[in-house]
Amino acid sequence: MAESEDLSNSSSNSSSREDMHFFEGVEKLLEIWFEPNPANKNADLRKIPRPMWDALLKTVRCEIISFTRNDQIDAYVLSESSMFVSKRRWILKTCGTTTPLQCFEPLLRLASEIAGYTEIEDLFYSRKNYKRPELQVSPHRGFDEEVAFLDSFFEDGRAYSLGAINRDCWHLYTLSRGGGGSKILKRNNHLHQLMEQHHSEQQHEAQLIEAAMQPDPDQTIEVLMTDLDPNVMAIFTKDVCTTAKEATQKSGIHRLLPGMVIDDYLFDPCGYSMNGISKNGCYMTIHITPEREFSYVSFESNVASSDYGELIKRVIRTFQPGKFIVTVFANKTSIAANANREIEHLGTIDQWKRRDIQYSRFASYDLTYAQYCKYPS
Ligand SMILES: C[S@+](CC[C@H](N)C(=O)[O-])C[C@H]1O[C@@H](n2cnc3c(N)ncnc32)[C@H](O)[C@@H]1O
Repeated sequence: MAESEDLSNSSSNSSSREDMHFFEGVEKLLEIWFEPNPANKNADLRKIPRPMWDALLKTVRCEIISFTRNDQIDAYVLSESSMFVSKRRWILKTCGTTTPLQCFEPLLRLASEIAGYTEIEDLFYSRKNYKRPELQVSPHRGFDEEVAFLDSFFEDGRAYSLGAINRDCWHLYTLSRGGGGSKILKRNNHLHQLMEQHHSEQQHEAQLIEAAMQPDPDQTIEVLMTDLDPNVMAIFTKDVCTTAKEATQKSGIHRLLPGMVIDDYLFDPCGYSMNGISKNGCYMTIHITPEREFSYVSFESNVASSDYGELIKRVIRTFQPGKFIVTVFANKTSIAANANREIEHLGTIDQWKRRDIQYSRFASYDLTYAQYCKYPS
């Protein structure tokens, strides 16, 4: 599958492109939920010690640069984006030419041997189309390759591409089977044995518990923005701000979701990352590549809302993108369960006009995808 940004307005050719400074802001987002382990009530991903995360992230080609935590969630700012670790949910979001799928096998090993989890309940791997896919390394050189890699672990993973696949689009690989755990394929023999070892005796008990329980409410919103206002992007450079805190305040990021404890980082000479966490286990994360030729900002949060329109408005008024994609995942017990209808009514938001909208129903989540452009552009 061919994959690149719409270059119809660009005058660049391949030789001048090679000389150009470039950073791929677009992140790869991997979210894994482990199934509660009835035989080990103390199972917890936060038992995995820091040196093991450091080693795991080496395989991804990034490192931890800052850390904050509360009773619910450990939040790491990385040299290339963020990692969030909760009791049974693990989120890794990395940009540049990182290789998050390379840490999949070591992660499952740590989850089993240290944290006490033997089954994956659900998995989501997603990303926007890269601006320069030819710079990525295996297994991230295209969505086909990423899907083939994940398919070597799962017999029932499903891959989707939403939006205009010759322009701005968004790829997703998910299990989303509505519980029951995942079958790690036998061809990953060692891993298969490890995950299956404790499985059969726990399976029956887990099924009984599952039947009696409704899922906890869960939702995730992402706003992925490109072609941003250079005056806003200037805030995220050392020319304009000397500290990350100054950039957070000046831009208004601290007002997007009040009440979050913020851990922010300003790169030299430019670039910005932040994690915000709240006591109830909610998180937000923002990453900014301000360079004019390839500006990119991502906003993500699992905060629950029945009015994401207001939040989207605050985000796009803050960053002033030329174009953006919104994705909302919500399960049936979430107050955001009607997000698809809400976003359907948002044909225009201020000067942004919707160009695409798609709605997908999965076993455990509903997903809404929409893409907007500023007009007149
Ligand atoms: C890690 S940050 C934010 C990444 C995020 N995915 C995004 O673009 O929204 C990337 C920005 O920081 C800049 N930067 C400066 N030093 C960096 C470093 N050591 N590692 C990664 N990015 C750095 C890059 O040029 C880019 O503008």
